[in-house]
Amino acid sequence: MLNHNKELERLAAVESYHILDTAPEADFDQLVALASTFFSTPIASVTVMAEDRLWFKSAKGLDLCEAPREDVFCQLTVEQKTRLVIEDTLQDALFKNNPLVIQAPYIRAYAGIPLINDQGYAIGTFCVMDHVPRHFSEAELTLLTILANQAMKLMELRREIVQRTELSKQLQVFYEQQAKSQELWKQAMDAVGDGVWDYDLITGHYFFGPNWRKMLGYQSEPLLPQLETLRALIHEEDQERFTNSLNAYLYGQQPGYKIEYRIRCKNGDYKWVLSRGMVVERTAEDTPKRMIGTHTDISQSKLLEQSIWQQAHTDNLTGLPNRRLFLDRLQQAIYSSQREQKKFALFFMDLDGFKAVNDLHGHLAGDQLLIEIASRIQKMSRQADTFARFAGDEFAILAINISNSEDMLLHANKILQVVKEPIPLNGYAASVSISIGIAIFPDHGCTVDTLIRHADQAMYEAKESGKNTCVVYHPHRQ
Ligand SMILES: Nc1nc2c(ncn2[C@@H]2O[C@H](COP(=O)(O)OP(=O)(O)OP(=O)(O)O)[C@@H](O)[C@H]2O)c(=O)[nH]1
Repeated sequence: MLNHNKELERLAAVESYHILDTAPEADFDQLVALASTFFSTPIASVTVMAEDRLWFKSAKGLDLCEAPREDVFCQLTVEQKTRLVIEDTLQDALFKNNPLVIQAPYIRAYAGIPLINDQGYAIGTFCVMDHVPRHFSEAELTLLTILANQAMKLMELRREIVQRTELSKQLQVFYEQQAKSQELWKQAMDAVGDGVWDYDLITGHYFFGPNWRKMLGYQSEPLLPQLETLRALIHEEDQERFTNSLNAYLYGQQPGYKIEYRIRCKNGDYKWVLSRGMVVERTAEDTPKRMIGTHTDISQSKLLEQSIWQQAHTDNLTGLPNRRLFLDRLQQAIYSSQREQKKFALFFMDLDGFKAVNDLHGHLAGDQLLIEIASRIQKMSRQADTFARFAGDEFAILAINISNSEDMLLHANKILQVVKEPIPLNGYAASVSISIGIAIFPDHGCTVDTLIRHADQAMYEAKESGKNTCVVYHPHRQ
């Protein structure tokens, strides 16, 4: 009697081959035919022992496709897990009254080899049977064992193929579901107005969704679906940032992909977009294979942001950078000039006699004069420098990367000249001048406060020495 638990494990092993009740297969039939021919037996079979029956995967000389488990030779072969040889069943006490012996198919001789798998479970048998008694030589039984091993290998191979087919079916279903959910996701995103993109990193193919095209005006434009197409539309100043951010995400240096940049629309304007995305597929080597994401139009909020920034950092009257922005740039100049061991100059300037213009021509005329002076000095300033209105009639210049203070004096003298030029106001020609104090970094200070204080002191010295002049700060003189 088989141990119940062991039998359950054996049945699970049988089940894992997915072979019961399957159609005949030529590989098994050929093995059985070979055995029958070689041993000259009318009956040969590959038998699988299920829970309640013996099922023939291949059988020659039997009209049955299965038989009850009880009282069958193969059951004993499986149970004892060794070969079973009965040369004359009528002489065998155990089998002489067996139904298969005393009635059809009248078995008189039997030789069966158990089919034992790698885990040691006996799945079934490979056997030959005869209607007459016969002797099986050791050589014959060795050959029968070889054929049984081949039958077992066929079953293993078959199981592997079945498992692979099942796996590939599951994968197919998985990919179909994934494609479906991504399609739904794209449609949902499109519905809320975001421009959807889908990037295949292997082929470089880049999908632009209908809303993406609508957002940027490319509905009827035959855009090449490539990453390069997008890259070419990104604002020149944003391209490096875009590439760096994408690579940082793809190479795992950044947990998410989220970046703002400008994209050129069909009409030539640029739109600010917020680009967000994620890797949705990876290769077997775990490298990113596919990314999907959205572009959200953030132009309006960018405009608002810019206007808030503008208001906070520029002077309303002249449009110049204001004191706050100037001090910020001054601090940045200190950091970078320290790093690069370079000099810069701070000009502190205050108009002379401006109060009289206000008093004589009125505050509005005074405003006009401030605008005109600002414009004249602005025209003379280098692009890299910062010219700011500091307060009232005070202005400042941050001149970076300078070689010596003499050059600065030359520049200051030119400012004195342009400021002195008469300014037409309400039919009058107003005349003012300017006093300039200069402090050089790092010679006259290395902090914002010290530099401002020293430039201011130099400017007061210029005022005291008669105005309309420029003084470079000198520590011993102050
Ligand atoms: N029109 C106008 N005047 C301003 C503005 N801000 C400040 N002021 C005036 O600018 C003048 C600055 O004063 P001061 O620097 O003492 O006048 P100043 O005549 O140039 O004196 P000195 O520097 O000694 O030559 C004051 O009369 C302020 O009211 C402005 O935005 N518009």
